Amino acid sequence: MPERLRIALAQLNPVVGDLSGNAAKILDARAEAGDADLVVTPELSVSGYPPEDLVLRPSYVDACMKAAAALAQKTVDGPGVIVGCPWKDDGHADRPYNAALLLDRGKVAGVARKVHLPNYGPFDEPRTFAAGPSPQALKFRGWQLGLMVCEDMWFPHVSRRLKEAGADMLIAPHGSPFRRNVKRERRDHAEARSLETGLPLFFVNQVGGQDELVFDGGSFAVSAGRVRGQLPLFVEKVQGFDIVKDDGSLQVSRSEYADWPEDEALVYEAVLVGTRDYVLKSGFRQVVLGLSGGIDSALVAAIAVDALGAANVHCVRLPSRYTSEASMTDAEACAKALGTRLDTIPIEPGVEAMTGMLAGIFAGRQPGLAEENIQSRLRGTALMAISNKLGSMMLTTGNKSEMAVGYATLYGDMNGGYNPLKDVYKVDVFRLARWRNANKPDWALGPGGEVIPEAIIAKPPSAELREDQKDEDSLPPYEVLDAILHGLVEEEASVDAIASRGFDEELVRRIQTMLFRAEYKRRQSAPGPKVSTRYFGRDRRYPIVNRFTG
Ligand SMILES: Nc1ncnc2c1ncn2[C@@H]1O[C@H](COP(=O)(O)OP(=O)(O)OC[C@H]2O[C@@H]([n+]3cccc(C(=O)O)c3)[C@H](O)[C@@H]2O)[C@@H](O)[C@H]1O
Ligand SMILES: Nc1ncnc2c1ncn2[C@@H]1O[C@H](COP(=O)(O)OP(=O)(O)OP(=O)(O)O)[C@@H](O)[C@H]1O
Ligand SMILES: NC(=O)CC[C@H](N)C(=O)O
Repeated sequence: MPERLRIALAQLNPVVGDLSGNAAKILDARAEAGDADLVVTPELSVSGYPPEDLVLRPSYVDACMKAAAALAQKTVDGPGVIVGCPWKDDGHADRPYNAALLLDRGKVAGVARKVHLPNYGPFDEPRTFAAGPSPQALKFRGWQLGLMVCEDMWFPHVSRRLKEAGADMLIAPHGSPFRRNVKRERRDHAEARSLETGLPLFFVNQVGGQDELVFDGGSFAVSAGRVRGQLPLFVEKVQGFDIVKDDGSLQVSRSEYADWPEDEALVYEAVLVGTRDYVLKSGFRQVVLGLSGGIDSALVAAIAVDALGAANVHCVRLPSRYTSEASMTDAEACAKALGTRLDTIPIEPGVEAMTGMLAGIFAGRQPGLAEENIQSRLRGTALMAISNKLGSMMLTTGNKSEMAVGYATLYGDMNGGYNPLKDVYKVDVFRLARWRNANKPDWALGPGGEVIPEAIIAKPPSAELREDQKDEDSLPPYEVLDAILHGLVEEEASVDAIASRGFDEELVRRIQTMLFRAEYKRRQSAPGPKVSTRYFGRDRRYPIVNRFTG
């Protein structure tokens, strides 16, 4: 075994299906790695993760394997590279493997097939991939590499098997999506695998947004149970680590250690990256949104400006007869602080036209929800018309509390292509707004300072769809609502169990009824970035028709 090996961890932001773009990224990272012997890229870095049912298309798998073979030909000199790629062995008729390939000296020098295919939470890999056989270590320039693809790091037997097979180190390419408190989960597994085997371990994660998932990077190396360096969160980076032989055992020398941000920063950055990558990777540059003077749309505007730059964010005020003067001035102050374009389109002519059109059918009935929702729908229609005409994607703003209880109008304020706050409870909307007024991520494109005027944060939330309406007329205070929802959604706790925490049982039951009933709305809602352990997407698959109330 040589005395020293330099490994570069390359946390990259691939685009699913952009095989040539992803290959170019991998080659750029290899060039940046300089004198490294080996460059490690994330899970399925050639195809982008997760490729979902694209893997069921033989043409996709063939194209990925061809792209990997072409990459291998570029490794005649210089560092070897580990890339992730769907892989079919010759004569293998079943689904492909989710594989990590060692590319070296101009060829595919080794294949490691993922053994544990996750199918919980957002994952569904057994649907598209075949599970790999018992793993083997791969020979690389006098070393033995123990490759474990993502979920394989979550169980002790893959690393144990690799150690028995003679591995000198464990290398774990990941497509591990962000969720709160994920750091501890990853560290616990990585440290345990390293301690159980006595081998150094390298964790390499993807960064960037892919539909509803956000990958945070945060790649790191562990040796003798200690973290020896950590890459930053949410940004692409290539960082080198040296493995040296010391008294017969292998040690990883210390490398740069990026801080792990506080909770508000993590959630804000996750939502920002999810929104930016969804918009840009979908081929848009600009967004449009209704800026009401309330906190949800103000926070979405700030996130959009940080993600895309003020010049690419178009805010529109759409006042009705119920819109207060304060809402108008607060929205204006917010757009000014963020530096965005602000237009004003009163919806009153539309309201009159619609009520006139419906007068015959509505005759003899009291005004109510239908008239309230017409206002929301007119705003949704106007904003989609602007999106069609100017080519900007419409952002929608309903937070997780509203999405949970159905407090939003279908085909109205639920219109839009992406919802940055879909997985953020209202209490956290307030925390994030305060955090953003006091902080700005270094790489965010927006201005610093107070971008969400304090008046917007301080006032009671209102949909302003009728005279003097406040959210708390029909919903409990958000602290109470969100605590109950956390129990129902994140914990799957029963009504009784939540009531025993000190909440009124009838209230908990009412919230559960609203939650179950609103499933039909959520199924028609825009996607948004997952930040919790249970987002309203593939993490929580409830039936729409459901009479269970227990
Ligand atoms: N199971 C089911 N499957 C399919 N469709 C179903 C359905 N149940 C009802 N529907 C349909 O859905 C309609 C009811 O939904 P929808 O028209 O949206 O109306 P709805 O949910 O009745 O009212 C909207 C609620 O959201 C509140 N809101 C609106 C706008 C903004 C905000 C805010 O503060 O952010 C709050 C508003 O105050 C009101 O409480 C029914 O008339 C029916 O057409
Ligand atoms: N007067 C308005 N002008 C522009 N957009 C509006 C207006 N009223 C509502 N909207 C749009 O509809 C969304 C839902 O707004 P609404 O005021 O009903 O409830 P909200 O959830 O409290 O949101 P916000 O805190 O942004 O007001 C807003 O976030 C905004 O995008
Ligand atoms: N892609 C994967 O296999 C991810 C699963 C893993 N448990 C994680 O969330 O990090």
